[in-house]
Amino acid sequence: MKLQVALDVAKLDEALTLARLTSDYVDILELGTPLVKAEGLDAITAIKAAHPDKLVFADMKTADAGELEADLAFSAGADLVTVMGAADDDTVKGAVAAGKKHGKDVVADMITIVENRVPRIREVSKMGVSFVEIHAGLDEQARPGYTIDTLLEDGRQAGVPFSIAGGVTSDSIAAVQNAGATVAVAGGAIRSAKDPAAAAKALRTRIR
Ligand SMILES: O=C(CO)[C@H](O)[C@H](O)COP(=O)(O)O
Repeated sequence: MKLQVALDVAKLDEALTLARLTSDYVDILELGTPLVKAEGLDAITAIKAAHPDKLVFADMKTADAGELEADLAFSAGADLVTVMGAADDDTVKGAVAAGKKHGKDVVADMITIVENRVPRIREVSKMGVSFVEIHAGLDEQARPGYTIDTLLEDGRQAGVPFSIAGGVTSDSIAAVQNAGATVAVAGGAIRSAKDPAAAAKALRTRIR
């Protein structure tokens, strides 16, 4: 299982610092959606230039104009981009077409689809995305009673390659791997730690 750090900060210099501190322990550097919105596509180019050996994931969360938005992110240097799994089928297929053109990967973000997620996961997988991100967003995580277990159960049932994002911690990462995830995404567990490098290392050491 790969480890992805979500650089969920709004300033490029903070993202570059977090990437520098954690890159030894992670496989994928994710530009969080707020970072792309705040700093633009040039931030993708800057992160890739600083870490050419890492996969760079642009969390575009594209909801429309799939081919155009994915093409922009890939042209800026992204290796993976997200499209909303809840978007129109043609939006997902457009992003996949851009991925094929660039020889890069599109990930369907299943955030916001909470009920009956598994049938939609299977549908978008047939449209050619490389994997789905089974995801509880920051707002959903903030609600009382949130647990990552529902995400893991959907992953077990889906029968397609998936990542998990939604408050992955050093306590839950083993369960994420046991559920069969190909990627574990960690944002807050690293970003909010006193020592982000140590937090990333702790997550890495729990991956078998
Ligand atoms: O895409 C995101 C929010 O929409 C986050 O990057 C993702 O949820 C990972 O962060 P955390 O581990 O804090 O949940």
